[in-house]
Amino acid sequence: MSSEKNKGRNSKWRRRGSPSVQESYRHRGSIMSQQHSSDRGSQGTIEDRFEQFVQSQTRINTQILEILSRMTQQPQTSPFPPVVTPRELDQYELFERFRKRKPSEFSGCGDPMEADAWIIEMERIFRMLLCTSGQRVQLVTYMLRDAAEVWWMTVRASYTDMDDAVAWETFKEQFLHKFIPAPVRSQKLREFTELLHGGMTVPEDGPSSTVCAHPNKYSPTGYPSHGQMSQQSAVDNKTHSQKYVPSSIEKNERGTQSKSQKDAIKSSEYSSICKGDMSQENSFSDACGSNDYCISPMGGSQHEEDIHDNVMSVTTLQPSEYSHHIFDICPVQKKGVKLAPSFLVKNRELWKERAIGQDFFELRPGMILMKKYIRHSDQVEIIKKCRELGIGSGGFYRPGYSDGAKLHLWMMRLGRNWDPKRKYEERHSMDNVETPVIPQTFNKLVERAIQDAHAFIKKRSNVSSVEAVLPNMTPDICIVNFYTDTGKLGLHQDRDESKESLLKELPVVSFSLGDSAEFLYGDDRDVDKANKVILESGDVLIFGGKSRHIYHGVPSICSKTAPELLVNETNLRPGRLNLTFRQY
Ligand SMILES: O=C(O)CCC(=O)C(=O)O
Ligand SMILES: [Fe+2]
Repeated sequence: MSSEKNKGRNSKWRRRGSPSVQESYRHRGSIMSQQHSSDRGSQGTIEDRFEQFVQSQTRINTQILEILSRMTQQPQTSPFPPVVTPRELDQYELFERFRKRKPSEFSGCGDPMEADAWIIEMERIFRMLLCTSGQRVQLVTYMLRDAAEVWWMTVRASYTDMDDAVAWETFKEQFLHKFIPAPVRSQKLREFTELLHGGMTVPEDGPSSTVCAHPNKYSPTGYPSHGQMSQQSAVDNKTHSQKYVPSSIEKNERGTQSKSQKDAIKSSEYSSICKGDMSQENSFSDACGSNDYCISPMGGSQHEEDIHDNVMSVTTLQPSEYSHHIFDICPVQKKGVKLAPSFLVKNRELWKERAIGQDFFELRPGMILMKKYIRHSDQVEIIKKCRELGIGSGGFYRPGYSDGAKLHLWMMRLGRNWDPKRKYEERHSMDNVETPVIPQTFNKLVERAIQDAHAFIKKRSNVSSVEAVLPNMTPDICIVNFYTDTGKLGLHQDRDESKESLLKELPVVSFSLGDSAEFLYGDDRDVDKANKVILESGDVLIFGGKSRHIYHGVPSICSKTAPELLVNETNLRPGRLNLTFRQY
């Protein structure tokens, strides 16, 4: 029967499990034949017509199926892949998709190598999202918290005019440079160099399966991550702009750790004071020895809260002053909302500052105290600038001595590096971090302060040469100290500048900001014989000429004495900021 033939022909179009077209018509036919079962006399004719009908329908269906088949087969036979235009996601949609992948937050307050891992995680998410380089930056910065958020606030402005194409790469580079401190890089470098010297090599064209625990794992961040090290960086020590880095070692090929590896791992155990572990940092010794900066004469060991309060992130990679801290002198307020001071309060405070006036005092020959000399707006600018530089690389740290004793203050060097052990040098010797330059505006203020001091000396004593009393100087070094409530500094002389500078008795110019401090000065290191003045926010103290070699120090900070307006505008943390300018 032709219906049987059709059944065979159609079977190739039939999808498994679904009835053939003909089968369905047959079924329909049986219903129809039931419907017409009463019309027995004309059954043959009806059946013939039905058969014709079925055949014509089957032909039509076959043709339709053939057309459909050709249509569905076309993409496979076409030499060109189908063009898919992805729909551009709007910002909200993009963010939702990003969030659905549960990206981790990053606080910058833990193991530095978390920064590397975090960037890897973010890039893994981006492989699934269709977004531009600029959008990547927007998305990831939403996940920054604490120190990392603070850092982003300071660098964010530089992204506004940035070419979208480079935003992500720039972000990555800056981020990793910030959160993988130079000492960690140096440490990784040392580990790697040791391993190279230990006879292990990395082939030029990539990672070696003999030296890599994870032979296929490249760091997209360009930083050596947990157990990764840049081969190139081992050679030229220019680590952070490098892009693809072969993995290095946690275990050697036999799966055991060599001594140097064990040491390296041991020394990379970071303790985070954020999390309350102060074991490494807490080794304060008040033994004075010959250290000029030693705290001992004014006694006391630093309170634990003092450290606690001020550390945002600490690594104790080395028990040295180069351990990386992020110390923010103006931390972002989290709790509560601080109301801006009313105009009245503002004017009253500004008026008060002006009313106190610029009172100058000659404390000794060549030692001039200029009360409230720095204007409020300049104080704000200085604090903001110090804050910005202070959270960057080469920013605030806790200086200390080889025996582990630490100064009771946070320090940052501008222009030239200085530390209690190594004295002056061009750069931070351990980590190759460039010392920030002294901002121009600071130097201008110093210049003006010396001129005004000269005018004051002239008017007061009518000397023929003011410079003989107080020599002029052009600062190329600025030591920035931040004292918390419990901060202090022992009696000392500033005598590490060049012989020439010391011989010429070029002055030290000191700016005080924030809380007031007791300041002692005298001819020797005897606290009882020393004179005392209170240095307040905005005061400038100059000591040069015959006073250049005085012993001086800060026995205590007067808490809650900072001008309210200044704290309001800068969010300066409780404590005192001091800048001393010198010419090397
Ligand atoms: O904080 C001060 O007023 C003095 C700082 C000081 O003497 C120094 O940094 O050498
Ligand atoms: Fe000093």
